Amino acid sequence: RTSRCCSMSAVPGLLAEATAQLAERGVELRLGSTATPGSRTSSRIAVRAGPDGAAMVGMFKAGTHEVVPCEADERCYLPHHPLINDAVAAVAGELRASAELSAYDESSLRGTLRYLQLSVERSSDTVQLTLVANAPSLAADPALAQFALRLWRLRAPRWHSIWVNLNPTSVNNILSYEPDAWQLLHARDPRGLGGGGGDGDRDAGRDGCLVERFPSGAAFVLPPWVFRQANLYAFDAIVGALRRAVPAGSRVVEWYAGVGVLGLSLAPSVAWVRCSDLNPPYAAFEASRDLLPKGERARVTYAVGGAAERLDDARGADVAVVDPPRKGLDDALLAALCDARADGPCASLGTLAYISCGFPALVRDADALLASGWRVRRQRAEAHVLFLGANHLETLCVFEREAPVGPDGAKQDAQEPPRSSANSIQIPLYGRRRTARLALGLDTNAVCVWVEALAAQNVLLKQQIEALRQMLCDASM
Ligand SMILES: C[S@@+](CC[C@H](N)C(=O)[O-])C[C@H]1O[C@@H](n2cnc3c(N)ncnc32)[C@H](O)[C@@H]1O
Repeated sequence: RTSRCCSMSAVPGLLAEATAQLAERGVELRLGSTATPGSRTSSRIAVRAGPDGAAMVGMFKAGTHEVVPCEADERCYLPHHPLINDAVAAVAGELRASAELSAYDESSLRGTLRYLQLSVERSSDTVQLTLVANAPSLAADPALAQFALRLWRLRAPRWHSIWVNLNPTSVNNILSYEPDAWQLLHARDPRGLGGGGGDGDRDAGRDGCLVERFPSGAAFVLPPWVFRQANLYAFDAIVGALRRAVPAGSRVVEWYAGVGVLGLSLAPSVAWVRCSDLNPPYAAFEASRDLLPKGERARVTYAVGGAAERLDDARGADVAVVDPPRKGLDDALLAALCDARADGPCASLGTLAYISCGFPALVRDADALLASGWRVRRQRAEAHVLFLGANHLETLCVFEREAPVGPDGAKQDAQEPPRSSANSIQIPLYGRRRTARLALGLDTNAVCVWVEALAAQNVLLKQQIEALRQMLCDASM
């Protein structure tokens, strides 16, 4: 396609601003990954009736509900995986070829097809399509099922499945989550989907669900109604960084877990993970957990509930993982994380891995955490650009502190930073469990914390300390 618009910047303007804001807090922001053309694996595209009633398939012009057809603006097609572009072109072509299925008209609230939701299953090179319809039932507009069948019979693109989401409301929500809103019309045989493997029983209920496999080896069953990361290639890099940041053998609590992508990715190396999320994609989580090797399944548990209600999940954990919505952490969770009293639910936490999709909220939460004694590991955070052309960053920031209570519940004595001279380093050890772990050559959070405290104080020791810290911290990743 030739561009009639503009070239899209791979680095959002927000990056410079974010770098400056973190630098003010002594934290260096490094660019971890950038979005490339074709890397967006999930998208929602509008369908609206044009002035002549013909369907327009594309993105809304900024600040309006006027649809710009995808082929006319590179901001629509350039970020998307080629399979999404093929699917959009196929739908637009079929709508033009037969005028049976009407497009939604916002002023009259008439017309059936209002949005497309498209997601790529990378392992099978297929597309899961949801036709969002202004209809209370399939029977209300028979043209919908006929249109879906015509699409399904096309040779290209290769469909994974075709769903309908019945959303007959006049509100702006793209999707309806009412019971029976989601109807599966067509799906490939689920067995062997996405290389997910599994026996007949395990495949039950997976019809029409994508199976995404991450480099961690964990696979995720994604029906069209669950949250999924829109750029799975970039998210792979974030999951990899998170896995390196969480020491082997950790006890992990994860709030805002969605379908459990992060917690399940940690399962191979940690002792346990307690996941929770306000919205209950519980069946998808269970199906995903079933794809883990047998010995790892029991390590990951899932509860439905808001972060503020699930604070006690942190008791006995040493690592917390959060990937909250743009508005950042719930007030009650932030307060609990900042509360260092030994009987607080978060008292045993020594590491907090914070994945943020809302930079202003991250800064607000970081200020509260830093003021309460948390520090940013290695004074570094990682920015990932998930959306080509959008002023958006995903940021991974790992906070550390000396937890007032060990994960075994034992209180830790208050410690002074270790004394050091130009050629020697003393590292305090806290309690028998940590001593034993260090003796085995594994990392402890406390060691990393104190080593960073030293590094900040004594420039001469910096190189030796850096080497020691790398050895101690990286040995456990
Ligand atoms: C950015 S998504 C992260 C999902 C997950 N990390 C993933 O990759 O699939 C944010 C999640 O927070 C959940 N959420 C929103 N508000 C919440 C709250 N107050 N308490 C707990 N979870 C919440 C949403 O349901 C959503 O799944």
